Amino acid sequence: MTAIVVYIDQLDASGKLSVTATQLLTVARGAGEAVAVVAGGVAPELLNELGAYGVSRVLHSEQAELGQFLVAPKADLVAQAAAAVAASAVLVDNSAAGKEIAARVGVALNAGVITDAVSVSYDGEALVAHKSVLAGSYTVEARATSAVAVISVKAHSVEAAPAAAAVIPAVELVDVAFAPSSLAARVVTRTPRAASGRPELEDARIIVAGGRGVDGDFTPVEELADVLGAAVGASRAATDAGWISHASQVGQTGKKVSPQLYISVGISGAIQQKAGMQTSKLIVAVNKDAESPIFEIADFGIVGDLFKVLPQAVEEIKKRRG
Ligand SMILES: Cc1cc2nc3c(=O)[nH]c(=O)nc-3n(C[C@H](O)[C@H](O)[C@H](O)COP(=O)(O)OP(=O)(O)OC[C@H]3O[C@@H](n4cnc5c(N)ncnc54)[C@H](O)[C@@H]3O)c2cc1C
Repeated sequence: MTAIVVYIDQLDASGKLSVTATQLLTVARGAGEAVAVVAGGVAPELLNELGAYGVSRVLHSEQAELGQFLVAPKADLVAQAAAAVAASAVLVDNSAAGKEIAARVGVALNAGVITDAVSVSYDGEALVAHKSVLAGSYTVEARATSAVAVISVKAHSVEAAPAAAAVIPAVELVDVAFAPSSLAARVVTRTPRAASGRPELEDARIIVAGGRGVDGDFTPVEELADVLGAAVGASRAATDAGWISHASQVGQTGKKVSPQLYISVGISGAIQQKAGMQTSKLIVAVNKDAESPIFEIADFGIVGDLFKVLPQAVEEIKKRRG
């Protein structure tokens, strides 16, 4: 059975798998032998979780360089681990770091690299990546023609499902030979972002996003997000105005997300915004202009003033939850 490597970052030693990692492991297990490559330690809880998702081998390294430099040393680890298990595919998350790792691993292994996959299927021979391209106008299927495929996959590509029977993974320590160029840019200081208590945009099952229509006041958007346990996103008009951090921007030059539910609030639906959210499973739009282009892609639309609609939604959700 061919080995499918899934990269997992544990440098923060959280000891938990991210939602996206559980989804990637589910894909890997369906197409071959799931092998986890972990940057950092493998705590007993993590090993149990990996075993529950059917991972048979865990290759990891705790070498200090992995945390002291930018992304390149992690790519060295993934490339060398993938070569050691003769992997036919490497799966990484679709974050900026994940995509950089994908590119570097692709170069190291002479592998075809496919980024921004919305989902991944297995055709009996190889992994097939499904992508939304040209600002969401087309959906394409892509398959690497090289011996190894490297695919970065958006969150919610599949429903994460534990294996029918848990296994006890074999743990192997990798002694990574770092390329000199990988150690060229050292991290000198880290400032942790203040925790919002909300899920990360890329991991969230529900996103409530606000645009210029919020007119500087994200309170209604945040209140709706909090009753739904959702992440808060934004259009570029809102981030450029400084109403919310650029890390919240969704779109062509922001994050590309595919949540189960995307609630678009006071956003017109420009092509560059759609490029980042059009693959959401269900889109609900709130906009006071019935002619707004966002309604062309919305599954449900509410024509109205967000400052009236959102508080009513929050009140109703709270009432129904008792
Ligand atoms: C190269 C390039 C890259 C870009 N990348 C991105 C990107 O990554 N992400 C992105 O989002 N944009 C991006 N843009 C910008 C994009 O073209 C749009 O300008 C932007 O998305 C508009 O944001 P908006 O919909 O919030 O604002 P607007 O287009 O001004 O729309 C505001 C909407 O709010 C509605 N509204 C106003 N008041 C209310 C109210 N009280 N209640 C309900 N609705 C209300 C209005 O009817 C309107 O539809 C990019 C542009 C370029 C050129």
